[in-house]
Amino acid sequence: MTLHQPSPAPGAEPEHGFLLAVLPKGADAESELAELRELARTAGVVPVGEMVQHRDQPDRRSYVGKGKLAGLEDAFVASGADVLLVDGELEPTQQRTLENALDARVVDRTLLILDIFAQHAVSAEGKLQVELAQLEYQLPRMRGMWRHLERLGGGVGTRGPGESQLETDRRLARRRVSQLRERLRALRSQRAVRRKERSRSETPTVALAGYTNVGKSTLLNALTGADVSIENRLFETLDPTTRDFDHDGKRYLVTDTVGFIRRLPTQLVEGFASTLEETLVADLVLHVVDASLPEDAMHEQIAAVDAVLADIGGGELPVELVLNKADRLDPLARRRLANRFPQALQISAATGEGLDALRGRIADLFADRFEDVRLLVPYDEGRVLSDLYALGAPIDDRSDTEHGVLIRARLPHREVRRFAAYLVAGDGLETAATT
Ligand SMILES: Nc1nc2c(ncn2[C@@H]2O[C@H](COP(=O)(O)OP(=O)(O)OP(=O)(O)O)[C@@H](O)[C@H]2O)c(=O)[nH]1
Ligand SMILES: [Mg+2]
Repeated sequence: MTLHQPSPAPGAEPEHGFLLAVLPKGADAESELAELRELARTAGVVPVGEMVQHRDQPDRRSYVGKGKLAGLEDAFVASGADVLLVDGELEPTQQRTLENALDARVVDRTLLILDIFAQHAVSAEGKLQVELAQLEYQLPRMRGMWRHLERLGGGVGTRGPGESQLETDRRLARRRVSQLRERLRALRSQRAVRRKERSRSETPTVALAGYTNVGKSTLLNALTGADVSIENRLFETLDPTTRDFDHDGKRYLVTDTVGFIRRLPTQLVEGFASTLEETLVADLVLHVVDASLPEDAMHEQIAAVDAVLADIGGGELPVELVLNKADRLDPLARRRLANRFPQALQISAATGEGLDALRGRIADLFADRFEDVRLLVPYDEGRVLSDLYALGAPIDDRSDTEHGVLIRARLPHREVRRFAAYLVAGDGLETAATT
């Protein structure tokens, strides 16, 4: 398999990274490291060496066990790396211990992901979200940073200015944080308005959710003819994009969302929850899976996405699993997957295989979600009629009776309750006579 190497910034040599993971015994080191390698590559860092230590807990001061530190130093130097990438979130003390030991920069998983997000943020909102997440990561670390500088500067005299500088910096950072929150709130409500306009038109909305790099954007493009950027990199998409497609004369909206990942830094969960909100307001979530992965990795990703969905309050949404990249599967693998996930469609966003079936499936799912109802609306309640028309739901028949307008319509399930007071059974006439 040849992997696309992201080109480094013009003029810049790519950085060389040494990967370090401390994992509990029995953890799957290979899939952990594979993901860290991908994250590194996406950030433009070439992995040149790696080390795993199995240990219940990372050491509180040095992250790896103290005995392992010397070995890490040797391996790091031998690899020729410039930067140490750690597969976890470091405490400031751990970070400094490692930096001092290796005399090199140390970047933890959170910073690495923040860096990738920073490189990929396109919209104003995305950029603000990244800046906010970065500040929130730094704020609690500032005190340690200043202590660190003070120690280097050496004691008496530096303490005063250091402390007040620290206070100034923190005050500035906090002020910026509230500014950012304010602006994001404004942008979010603009997006809510746009979303409301969409929902008023009652066009069924499908959100593509899934682990990063499974092919969500490719699928959006293939379904709708959009041209959202696609790369074999993690977190290519940070901004939600909505496009539409027609099937049997009906219009459907499809929204591409940010890719999920295990252990998404908390700062980003908060920052990007609003992006993921697009997932939450969808009528249907297509959970896209990379079916070409080894089965264990695939199951882990599915579980991670389910967990994030539940986390952001999407546990109740109707979700359809879609197995993408089927073009990479041999017939045996296809059969195994079909047994394991009998309901899920196998598709290839790349070759177009299965896309018609997918459009049909989407249409069927929405068709099931409409109900044929009869409503009797008294003549003096015209508001109800206009509400009904505003839904844009198909009205099959309309006739005037003694007691009001009798309407046969197909309503989305979730709207039926709103009109419960006007529901009538049969042809409506007997009921109408008794009320
Ligand atoms: N073989 C094969 N490759 C695919 C298919 N769909 C997508 N890919 C490739 O998978 C990689 C990731 O595709 P994207 O569409 O960017 O994935 P994504 O889920 O949007 O990724 P993020 O935006 O990073 O979360 C690209 O290299 C695509 O060309 C498919 O059906 N078959
Ligand atoms: Mg994408």
